[in-house]
Amino acid sequence: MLSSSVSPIRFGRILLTGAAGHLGREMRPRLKACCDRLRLSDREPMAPAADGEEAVVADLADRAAVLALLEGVDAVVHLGGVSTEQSWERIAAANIHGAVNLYEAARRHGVRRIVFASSNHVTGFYRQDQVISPRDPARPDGFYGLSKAFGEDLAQLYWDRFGLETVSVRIGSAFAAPKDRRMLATWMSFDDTERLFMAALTAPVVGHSIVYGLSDNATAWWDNTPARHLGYRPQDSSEVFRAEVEARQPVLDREDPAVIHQGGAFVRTGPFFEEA
Ligand SMILES: NC(=O)c1ccc[n+]([C@@H]2O[C@H](COP(=O)([O-])OP(=O)(O)OC[C@H]3O[C@@H](n4cnc5c(N)ncnc54)[C@H](O)[C@@H]3O)[C@@H](O)[C@H]2O)c1
Ligand SMILES: O=C(O)[C@H]1O[C@@H](O)[C@H](O)[C@@H](O)[C@@H]1O
Repeated sequence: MLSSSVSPIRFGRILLTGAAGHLGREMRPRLKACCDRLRLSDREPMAPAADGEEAVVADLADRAAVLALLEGVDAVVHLGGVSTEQSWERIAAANIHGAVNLYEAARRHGVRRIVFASSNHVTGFYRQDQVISPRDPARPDGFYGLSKAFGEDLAQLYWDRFGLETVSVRIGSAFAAPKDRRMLATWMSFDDTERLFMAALTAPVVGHSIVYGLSDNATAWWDNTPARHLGYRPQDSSEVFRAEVEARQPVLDREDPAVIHQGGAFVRTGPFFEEA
């Protein structure tokens, strides 16, 4: 964990959604270090609240519950939602209706800023031989990526119309280590994830900014120049894992759409619908 000296700015109350999830559990102690009170929320049970924490079980699709959840909150780190290609119904409930509920509640309670966990799957249909920036048009690789593109457009609407700021972080692959050759390009360490979230929370002026979430990897498809104003400087690199990852996966099928496109296997997963 990084020291709290990363950011000189402390918050009153931060809301962390998706707190029971993989990234939520990693970010929980790191965010606690920069606020007086950390409100944690998920629809699944979370580890019990410690001193300075409040845990609220809530479904993002429940408008009244989300309205109550945002009361007294200064800033939100919004990680909650469906995080893979699943049925349209589940994605719509959490990532479309849930996102609208969260933004509307944030507006009504005067929240200043949201850090939105968007995804590289907003642009998953670009090829791996293209270097793109947050200014390039969306090319979602499934319903999941499409729902994150909606979240970004929602953030733009709430900035343009209501002055609610958002940093949409198109996270690559935030795991302890890259799991395959693709993730050598998309990987973001947990320490760099913390650095990026802190930059997103504390940069003085962000409006609605979009940034890709990746470490300082040797191979990369994303140029974050349009987001330089955030001041994010990744310190880690996937290169230390390269030999081991390449040894595990020495051959790639270059006819495979998952090898050709940035979204990897997401480009050939789904679409899924609930049984009628
Ligand atoms: N980990 C990554 O590499 C990565 C990459 C790109 C984007 N993201 C995004 O970052 C966020 C966190 O990712 P993660 O890897 O921790 O995912 P995760 O699936 O482990 O965590 C998501 C959490 O959201 C909760 N959730 C789902 N639907 C909900 C609902 N309707 N109401 C309330 N809570 C609900 C889940 O219970 C879960 O705890 C997600 O929004 C994901 O789309 C993650
Ligand atoms: O592209 C990736 O590697 C990651 O993209 C994120 O959006 C997903 O939540 C995660 O499950 C994937 O592993």
